[in-house]
Amino acid sequence: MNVIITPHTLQGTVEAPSSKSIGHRDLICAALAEGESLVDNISLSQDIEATCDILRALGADITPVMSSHPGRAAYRVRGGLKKQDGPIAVSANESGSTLRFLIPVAIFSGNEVTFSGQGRLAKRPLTPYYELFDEKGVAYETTEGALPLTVSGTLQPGTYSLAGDVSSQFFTGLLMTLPLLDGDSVLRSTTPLESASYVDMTLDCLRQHGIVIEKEQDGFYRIPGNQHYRPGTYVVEGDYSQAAFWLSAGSLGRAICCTGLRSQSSQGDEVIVSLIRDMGGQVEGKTELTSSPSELAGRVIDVEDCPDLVPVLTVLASCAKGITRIIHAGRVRLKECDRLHAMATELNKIGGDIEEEAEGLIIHGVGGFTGGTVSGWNDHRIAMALAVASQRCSQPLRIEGAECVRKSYPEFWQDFQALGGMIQKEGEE
Ligand SMILES: O=C(O)C1=C[C@@H](OP(=O)(O)O)[C@@H](O)[C@H](O)C1
Ligand SMILES: C=C(OP(=O)(O)O)C(=O)O
Repeated sequence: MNVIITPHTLQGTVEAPSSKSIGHRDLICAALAEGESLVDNISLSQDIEATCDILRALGADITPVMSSHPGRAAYRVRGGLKKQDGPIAVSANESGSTLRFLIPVAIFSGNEVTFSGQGRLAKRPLTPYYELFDEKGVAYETTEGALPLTVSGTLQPGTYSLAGDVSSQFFTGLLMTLPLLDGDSVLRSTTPLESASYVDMTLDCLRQHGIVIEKEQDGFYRIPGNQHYRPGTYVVEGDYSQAAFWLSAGSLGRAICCTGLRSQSSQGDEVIVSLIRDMGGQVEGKTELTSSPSELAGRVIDVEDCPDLVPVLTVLASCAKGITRIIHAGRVRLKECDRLHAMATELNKIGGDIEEEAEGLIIHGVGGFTGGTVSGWNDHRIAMALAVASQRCSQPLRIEGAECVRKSYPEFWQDFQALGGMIQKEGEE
């Protein structure tokens, strides 16, 4: 499906979907607990469904129940993974988190599990796991390091050392599984850990589910073994990575209030609030954040800890005065697409002035864009960032492959229209 957007400033109030990152974590922790949990206020998306499907295949009972939050999902989770009768085949679809979080969980379950994936996931790196499995003698099979991947064998307690500059998701997967082993473990990064805020989010979720891990410093964790996940009731908070699109839209057009967020969240992407303010934008409030139009100015932005903000920051920077440098963004090339290349290519097509560097972008402020046809690169965050850019286009903007928002935010186009966005759909599925 393509959307053709007639440029128009957005305005109004929108509720942020609930956090995809916390949703994955709460569901996995609940599935690892012996007993019944409730995970409420889930915003369904392809990624979250992939996590539920794999946890079910590993033996957890995950049943939809009535949510206390209208329009959202809630699941009753009866945890406890089971050894199934034969080998299991599962798909992580396009979700890097699902795949990397659940590979160690699958090994722990004692099953032989074959993971497949769609889109770019089949080629996104898994090398840190392969190196560990080679070192520890954990059996796995893959063709040229790509999916499908079959894992079997067992995990033993011990010292796990892996690179911290590929994805923090490997650390999260191991931190969720190692506490269940029958001895203590140490997990350490052999390089400075990037996306460290996501590992802190993991530690926070684990604590809420009864698991204790000692963090000596970013990238060094002591993990007591023989622990048990505690069942309970968990309500997922709003998603700052998604709110970032609306808060950015507010500073480029007319005031937008984004609700449902928790202030002082464990989500590193809460930093969008201070990043917009540092560029000269106005964002007021705590759990209901209102972003108002302002003149923005370019600056240096280090995204080591907030990689998912890059697409929308590129739009903000293009509309700001002066030059913005986005630095420490090398890993952003390893997401659903090469996001540095995609944003430079698409915005330059419509009048942007962006130079790519190996690990970042140099963005010259151009104030606005012409309009024309751009591609969403089958990447939800590229499509959503381009939709925000449409507000500053002088002609209609046609976004190809706009359905890719379903990976994390299936209601994105509805919310865009509810805020006054004017879209026409082509070739709706
Ligand atoms: O742990 C998580 O929930 C995530 C970690 C980040 O990945 P990297 O650690 O690969 O940067 C982020 O980009 C991804 O969208 C979600
Ligand atoms: C990169 C993302 O997710 P994942 O790594 O889980 O596919 C994302 O949501 O932007």
